[in-house]
Amino acid sequence: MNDFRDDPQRVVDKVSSLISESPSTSELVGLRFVLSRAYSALVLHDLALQQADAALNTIDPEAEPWLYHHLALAKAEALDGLGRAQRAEKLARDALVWARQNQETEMQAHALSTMGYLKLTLSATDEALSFFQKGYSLSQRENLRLKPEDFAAMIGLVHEYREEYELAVPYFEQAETYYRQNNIRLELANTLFGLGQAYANTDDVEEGLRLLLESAHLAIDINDVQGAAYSYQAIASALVRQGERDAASSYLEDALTLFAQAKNPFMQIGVLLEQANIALIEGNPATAMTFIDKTEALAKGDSFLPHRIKINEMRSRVFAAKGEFEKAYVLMLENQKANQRLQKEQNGQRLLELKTRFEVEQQQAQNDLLKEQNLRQQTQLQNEQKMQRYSIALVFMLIVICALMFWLYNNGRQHQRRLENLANEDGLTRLKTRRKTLEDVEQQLGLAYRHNDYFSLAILDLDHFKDINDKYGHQVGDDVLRAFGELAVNAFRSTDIIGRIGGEEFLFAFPHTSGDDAEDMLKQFAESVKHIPENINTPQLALSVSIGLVSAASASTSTQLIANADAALYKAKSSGRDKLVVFS
Ligand SMILES: Nc1nc2c(ncn2[C@@H]2O[C@H](COP(=O)(O)OP(=O)(O)OP(=O)(O)O)[C@@H](O)[C@H]2O)c(=O)[nH]1
Repeated sequence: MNDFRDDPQRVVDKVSSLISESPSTSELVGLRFVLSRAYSALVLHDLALQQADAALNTIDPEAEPWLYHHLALAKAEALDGLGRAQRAEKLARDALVWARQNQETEMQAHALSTMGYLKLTLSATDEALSFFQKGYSLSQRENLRLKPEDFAAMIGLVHEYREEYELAVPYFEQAETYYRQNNIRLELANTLFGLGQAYANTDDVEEGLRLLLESAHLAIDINDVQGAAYSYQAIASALVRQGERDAASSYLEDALTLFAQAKNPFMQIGVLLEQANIALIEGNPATAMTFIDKTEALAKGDSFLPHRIKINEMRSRVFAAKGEFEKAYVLMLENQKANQRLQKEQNGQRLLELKTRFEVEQQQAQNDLLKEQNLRQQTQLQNEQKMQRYSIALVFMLIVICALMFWLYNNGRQHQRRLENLANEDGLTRLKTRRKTLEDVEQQLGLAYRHNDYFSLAILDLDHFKDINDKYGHQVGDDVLRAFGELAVNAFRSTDIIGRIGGEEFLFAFPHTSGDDAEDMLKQFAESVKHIPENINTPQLALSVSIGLVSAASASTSTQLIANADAALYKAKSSGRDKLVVFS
């Protein structure tokens, strides 16, 4: 890429041969871009423009903005060289805005340099300096193809344009060192030219001429015809100042030929004015006028306004030298007006530039704000989503924990109930166990005593149960006991206490029940017991029950009450069984 800044002619030859080998469309665009820039470096701007336009015609700016703006910059450079800087400015500014918005620093640096050169062509040196200085800072921050030394050379050029030669020297020297070290010959030749001119315009004319000659030789080496022409022109100016006008004239003639060859009207005008100046100094106003007349054909178009002012200035001087003072005066007045117009135009342009810059910066600020808002909203959304996810997870976890706790609780309760049942319920008859029966009796009896209420208690024992077992088998014995339990549960109230306290021995307790009522109920129950054998399909079996009944009033404790019931039972058994005896 740096080749065209070293030996652009070689690049032209190489790229031209590549183009002749019919490359693909996309390759061709790239080749044309390089070729355009190489032509620009050789100051062959019309050829540079042709290549840039040819490439631009084949691409879609919307689809390939990066490529489009690069090519637009190449075109802007070519237009600048052709004196159409104002047209070029829009292309370069668009590229700069796009590059900034898309953080394309390489293109940004290129656009800054192009904008600077355009401003310099338009004599807006403040703006030119500002663009180059921005480029300088950018290239210091980023590692780009255009180095700070390149921008130093550009800044030197602005100072030189303003005739601030001493300010220009350190910038050119910075660039010179870099170009020598890296052997970038075209740029070295250009920089030596600038440096030489700076010296030639200060006290050290000898050093200036030496540097300008080195620049010219270097330019010839790399076929940079115009570069050599610039050097010749500068050498001539220095020689004129030293009074060596003959030597100067021959350098100017060479320079003019080379600039004409390169179709560079600006420089042709400059050389012709220089030649006119020499003729004037030598007292040949007629010769001077012929040089000036030659410039008229060249200075056509808006971009030549500053040059036309210079031409008229010279023409006015020639009129004065010829003694035609009136003509000289009128021309001077016209020139002053033209100069004012130019100043006004430049001020207008500056205003426009400031306005555009303000708008671009405002847009940029707005974009940044929108970006920030977007980012904030996104973060907020993400946080909300995260919170939502956490909440869902938390609720889910709580549900799981609750379900687990409920299951554990339920399971525990069931387990407890099972244990309680095991402890409180007799497995065979489903009646209360001995422990539970005595416990309930104790409790209910307590209440009865406290409230002075009825409470009856009976102990029941199946008669000759051993015989049943022995005769019909243990299984039938079990069936009898089971049927007895079922019968008892169905016969009495749920508030009555019905328990099995021994193998075939039962305790029934009846709260709020008098002894007489209990006696009636039990007798009826004893009759029902006799039907159990039929219900368990063993009708031949004779089943009866002996009962000892007591009322709460017969004792003051449960133990005593049960003992009394037992005593009554004993009586029932011993008096022949199948009896109910009330303790008395
Ligand atoms: N099938 C069965 N027999 C039981 C169960 N519990 C106790 N027995 C039996 O019941 C019988 C009780 O006999 P005993 O105490 O002599 O009294 P009995 O034969 O009823 O005689 P009396 O009470 O004097 O009428 C014993 O043979 C025990 O083995 C049981 O759960 N199932």
